[in-house]
Amino acid sequence: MASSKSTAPRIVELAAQISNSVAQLEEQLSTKGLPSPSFAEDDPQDLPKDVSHLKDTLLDATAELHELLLDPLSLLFKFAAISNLVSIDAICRFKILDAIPPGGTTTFMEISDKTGLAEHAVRRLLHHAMAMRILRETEAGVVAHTSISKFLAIPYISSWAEMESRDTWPGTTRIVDAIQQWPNSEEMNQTGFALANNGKTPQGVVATDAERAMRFGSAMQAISHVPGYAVENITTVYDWATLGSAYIVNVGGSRGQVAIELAKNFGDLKILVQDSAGTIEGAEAGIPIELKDRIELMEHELFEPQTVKADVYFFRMLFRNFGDKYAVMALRAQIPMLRPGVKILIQDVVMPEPGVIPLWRERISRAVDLALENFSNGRERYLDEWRGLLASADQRFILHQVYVPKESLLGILEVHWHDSTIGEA
Ligand SMILES: C[S@@+](CC[C@H](N)C(=O)[O-])C[C@H]1O[C@@H](n2cnc3c(N)ncnc32)[C@H](O)[C@@H]1O
Repeated sequence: MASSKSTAPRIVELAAQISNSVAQLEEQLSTKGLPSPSFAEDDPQDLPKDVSHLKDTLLDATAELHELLLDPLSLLFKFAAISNLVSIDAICRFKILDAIPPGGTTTFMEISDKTGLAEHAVRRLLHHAMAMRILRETEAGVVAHTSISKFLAIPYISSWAEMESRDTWPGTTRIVDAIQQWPNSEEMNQTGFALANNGKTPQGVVATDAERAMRFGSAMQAISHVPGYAVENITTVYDWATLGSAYIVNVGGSRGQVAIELAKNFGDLKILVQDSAGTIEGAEAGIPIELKDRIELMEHELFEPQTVKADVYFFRMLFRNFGDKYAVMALRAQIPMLRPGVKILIQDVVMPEPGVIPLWRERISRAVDLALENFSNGRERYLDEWRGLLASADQRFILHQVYVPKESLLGILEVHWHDSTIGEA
């Protein structure tokens, strides 16, 4: 019997896949009355969720085709393009986007006047950015927005981009130095970031530098654009209703943003938000009046023994900031209050093996993983590493179930406390 396996060269196979998927995408967009993607200033930035399978196929196939056609040096240059942040940083730092009216244009000369940069310097920086689809030149020397520069102009997205250039990048260049200097360290002050910041951790920087603290704080809002990371998603990633009138301690719950979302949607839940003194200070004022009887805030140091008895201990995006040594300490700190039947819910990334999710998403996840290393020797964990972490904290932490949503890696690990020496409460 003849083999049905395709013998077409890979680039032909990819081209066919691209052509097919583009046709399907166009059909779906036109059925919904949506425009075809473009870089036009007012183009909607996100494709609808129900075409994400086509987007995944297209992004991976086009990237593979593109990278197959590059010679090795060009491919390495593409990934090692250390200059990309230069023009992004300059655009944000010199507030160049503010000089371009929405829907209008400005000129290199006007930007030069406003920023004090020579016109040739403006041209050089903006041409570099334009090659990344940030801004466009409508005619020689005349600049207008693209959808990407318009997005970058959102104040908290500019803050994020500036944080990437000025706070993240210097430490990133020192990650390997840190690995060499402190092999396998899990200490939060033995990182690339610390090497680039006179030994300070991000918390140390935030505590002593108001401008950088503002930038960090504002940049954090960008996280809601990452699929699955918006606070509103919390209601859909776990069957909270089954907890009934549970009392939840949200450990490291920041200023209660997630607790508010949960309490708004699940009328029987009562939630205590614990965080460090500096974070929790003044947060009471942000709790809506109608939720005040179900949300409390408490100053609590993560590594100190837990003092509050609850039905559920909920840790959201916390353990990824720590190496195992500190994650184990935080888990063990809960033990004094645990009893059979108690649940520990961990919402954090469950890292996929290579090739399991679309490569374009995998690349982002692996980059974020290295950013965690940069900032605090934190890490994303594979499922077997989560199991190992729980077991090394205490054999009585039993992983009961894991749920990872399709569009995001931010999963929920439901852990039960099993202590056979104590009867059920
Ligand atoms: C990445 S944030 C996650 C916040 C929140 N859980 C969420 O999902 O938005 C980590 C939180 O852990 C808190 N945290 C970190 N180290 C802590 C410590 N040693 N004691 C108390 N809280 C701590 C931080 O203040 C911060 O609010």
